[in-house]
Amino acid sequence: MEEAKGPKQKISWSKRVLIVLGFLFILGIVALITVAVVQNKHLPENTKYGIVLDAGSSHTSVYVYSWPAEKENDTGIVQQVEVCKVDGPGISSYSNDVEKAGLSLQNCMNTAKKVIPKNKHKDTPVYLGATAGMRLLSLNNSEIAEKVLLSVEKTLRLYPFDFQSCRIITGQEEGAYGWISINYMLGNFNQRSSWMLFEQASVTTGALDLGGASTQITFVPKNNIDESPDNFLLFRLYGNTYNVYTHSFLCYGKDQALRVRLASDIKVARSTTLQNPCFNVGYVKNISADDLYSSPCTASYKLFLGSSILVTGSGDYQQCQQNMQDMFDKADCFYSRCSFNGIFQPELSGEFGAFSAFYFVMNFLNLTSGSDLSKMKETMKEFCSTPWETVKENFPDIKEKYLSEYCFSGTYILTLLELGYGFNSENWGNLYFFRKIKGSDAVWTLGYMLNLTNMIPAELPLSPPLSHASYVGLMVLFSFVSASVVLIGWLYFWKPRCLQKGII
Ligand SMILES: Nc1ccn([C@@H]2O[C@H](COP(=O)(O)OP(=O)(O)OP(=O)(O)O)[C@@H](O)[C@H]2O)c(=O)n1
Ligand SMILES: [Ca+2]
Repeated sequence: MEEAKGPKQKISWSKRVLIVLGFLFILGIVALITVAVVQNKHLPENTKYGIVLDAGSSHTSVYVYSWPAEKENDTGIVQQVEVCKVDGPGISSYSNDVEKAGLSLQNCMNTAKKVIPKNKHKDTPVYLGATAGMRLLSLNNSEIAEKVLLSVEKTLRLYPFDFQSCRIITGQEEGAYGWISINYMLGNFNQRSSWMLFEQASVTTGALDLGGASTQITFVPKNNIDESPDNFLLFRLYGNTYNVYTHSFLCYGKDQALRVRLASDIKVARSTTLQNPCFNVGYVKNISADDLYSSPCTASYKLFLGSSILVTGSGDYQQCQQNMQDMFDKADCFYSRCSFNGIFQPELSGEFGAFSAFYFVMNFLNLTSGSDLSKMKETMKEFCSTPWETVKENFPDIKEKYLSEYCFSGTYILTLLELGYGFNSENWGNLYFFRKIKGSDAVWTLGYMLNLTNMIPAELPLSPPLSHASYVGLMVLFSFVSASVVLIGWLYFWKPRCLQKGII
């Protein structure tokens, strides 16, 4: 039996168009999402590299930095990927055999060659900055200093990198680049400067660097000061203006300070045997007078040339500190305030990061965190009065050269900070001793490279570009929102109207 057929239902032309359009729309959305998801591949990051050699008075370190090329002007993106400590002394110690200064760098430069991918070698800039050891050599004999620099330049040019420069940096540069380095690493330049109409520089951390031959203090003072313009540098970084105070004290690094101390004591004692309260009891050391007076820091004390001087420790921290006070002349100051030796210094302000030898010594004394001034004094008293034999037994793994000098060094740091710069029990808590920040060493080299490669813009970029992932995410989200709006519109607005008019 044949089933009775009803009248054939005719689909109106407008309904057909709407179905086709709806189908195409859904297809379009699916295609968009597919493309967005499938294409969400990370572009291979274009990494750049840079090498800076810190040719210090006591040793040279080679730092390798890297950063993604696309984010060159962001803050905090340059990372230290390698540090190589050069064997042997600083380059200034090769004045009698200048060729060896260059040769000494080879091992670490080979390490840099291994760390940096081969295809990046020729685009990797190399800078060498020499600090106080070379400043002193240059004062003693500028021709030899020049020869040492030529020797290291010759070696650096043998490598496949992009050699840029090799020079002695000034004490001001050393201070300022140290300050830029630590504030960059701490992310202090990230903060926006302007709040409504008032422009306010973001808060920065002061920098205290103690080397073997010089020491630097750098910070942004509370008020604008028009005294001693030579001590100020004006920086415009990421849209902020910083009026930075900096001073470098040549001969106040801890090795030269010890030489000055000994030379001065010998002059008073007028003897080739010296009892020194800054060494532990039982410690005995022979030093050559010629070597002691070879530095411009001690040249004016010359005595007993050709002889050997016998130093024995008496381990008395208070006596040691008393003796050192004459290295910090607080009497003559022609400014409203001074640190010492007639050098202007504004009132200390904000937090300070103390690194390099400040850290080495304070770390040994277990005083890097949560310590106060009175605890430091107690620790020094106890450590200095410990007999040398006991010190050696207690710290068998520490190099004798370092170990023997910690009583002097700790006392010197205490005196420099308290008597020299004016830290006291109230603001001691603002002092932080550190070696590294977020994996990179606290050292002036990073700031030096950032400056020479123009990586710190004066103004903040107007709008930071979206990352690839955010771009794709936003596209998908936008597609969903558009699709939902059209669907809701169709269901609640057009469809009832069409039904009403009999279009569908
Ligand atoms: N573990 C360590 C390493 C180094 N030192 C001492 O720290 C001083 C060197 O500090 P550094 O910052 O490396 O000085 P340089 O950069 O070589 O000197 P400058 O900056 O003055 O040129 C030296 O007295 C060295 O004996 C230390 O006491 N303990
Ligand atoms: Ca240094």
